[in-house]
Amino acid sequence: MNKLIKNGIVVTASDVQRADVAIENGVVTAVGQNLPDNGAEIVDADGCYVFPGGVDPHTHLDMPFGGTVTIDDFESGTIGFAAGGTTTIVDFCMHEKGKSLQHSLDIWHEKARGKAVIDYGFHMMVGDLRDEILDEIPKLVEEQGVSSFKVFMAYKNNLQAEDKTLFRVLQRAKAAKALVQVHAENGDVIDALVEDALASGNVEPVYHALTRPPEAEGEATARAIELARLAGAPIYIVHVTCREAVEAISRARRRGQPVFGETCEQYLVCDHTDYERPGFEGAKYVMSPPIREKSHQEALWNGLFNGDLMVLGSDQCSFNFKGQKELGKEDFSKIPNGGPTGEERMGILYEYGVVQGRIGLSKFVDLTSTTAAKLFGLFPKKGTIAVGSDADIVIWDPNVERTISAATQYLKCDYSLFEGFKVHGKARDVLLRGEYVFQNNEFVGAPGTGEYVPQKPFEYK
Ligand SMILES: NC(=O)NCCC(=O)O
Ligand SMILES: [Zn+2]
Ligand SMILES: [Zn+2]
Repeated sequence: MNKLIKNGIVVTASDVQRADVAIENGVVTAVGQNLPDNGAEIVDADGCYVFPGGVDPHTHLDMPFGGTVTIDDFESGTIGFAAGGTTTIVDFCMHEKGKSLQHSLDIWHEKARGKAVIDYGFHMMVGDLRDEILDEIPKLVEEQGVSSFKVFMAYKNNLQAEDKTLFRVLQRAKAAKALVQVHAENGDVIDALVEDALASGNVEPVYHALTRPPEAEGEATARAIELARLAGAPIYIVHVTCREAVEAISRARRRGQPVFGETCEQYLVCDHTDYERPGFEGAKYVMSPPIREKSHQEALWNGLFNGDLMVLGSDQCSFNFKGQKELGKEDFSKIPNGGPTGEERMGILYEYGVVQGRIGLSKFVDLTSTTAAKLFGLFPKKGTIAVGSDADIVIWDPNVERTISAATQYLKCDYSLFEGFKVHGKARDVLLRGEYVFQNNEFVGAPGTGEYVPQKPFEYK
């Protein structure tokens, strides 16, 4: 049914204004003052912000990793994302080495179809260098709506690619109008440090962080940027966690190189002491790169503020504490990497960014929605509230005070990284193409209503 959102404050990456939003057939048809209702259902947003639905460009749902599979799939995961205000994700399709990219893409479509409650696109991870694989890159851009390709510089003997692979992917992606994303950590150095730790009998979760130092991230970030410069290609650095990596990105951007940085909310608010929690609790925070010493947070906030970091992704990649994280009870290197972060991506940035005065409302929207939509070929269908855009809209109640807890989250994962955090603000209503997914804080969506959104070729203006 057509809707008219009234009395709210509409926030986009460029404006904050008191306005009504008219929705017909799933798209925004007008934004302005005192719009006529024309028989539409009135949605009262009095006292609330009206944000474009969040776009999370870094998610891993139903992903095999570390000898197990993420506990959240496209159903529970996307319900969790929607609860937090995200209406579009771009999930990483993991290339199975030895098979075609198309083969893996077909599997990822199968995982999502009939399950997702919000819209989704796919990035493609490239795992090997065969000519047939590289030849698929332009085909995926032109025919399959995949215009972002991920290369891992870490996870030795598993996902890690050689520099040559990264360089070739950069060359081919550039020609095909695609964007290359890198997980930038020096996997060889980390492998040596892990060997040393285990040989000394250091098996506790904290050694995950101690064997993946910030220098290993800074070095790989700078190397990836140089390889992109050599290839004349743009590059996107996923999940930046430390001062060294921000500085490498900043240097490149100052000399005019198209380098785009992403961080994730957990790196802004969690710190190294989380690994020192009693017993095996530190395993909950095992992800790569690891959570850093608190002193790195300032560099991340500065990067978000000044534009060196342009996107907030979640890197949602959840494994239960019981039974899954416990796989590494005797050896930290066997703890599956990742955490349940997708549901609170916007909530954490709203509290620690907007409420605590580090960023303004338009910047919040830019970081959680607009720039990701632009970089990954979804804008202006996604990422804004404008005439012709999909009516993916969040009515955000800033007056709510709440305590984050696994007991109340929608994700299936059995813990929250942010347990006990007290925050302001909550997505009250979440609309996907004009239909409620959440209404008055209740899930009212249905699995399968989320649709695949093909990316346009990469272009950044
Ligand atoms: N981040 C993490 O630990 N797990 C997900 C895979 C990745 O993004 O590296
Ligand atoms: Zn990664
Ligand atoms: Zn990731």
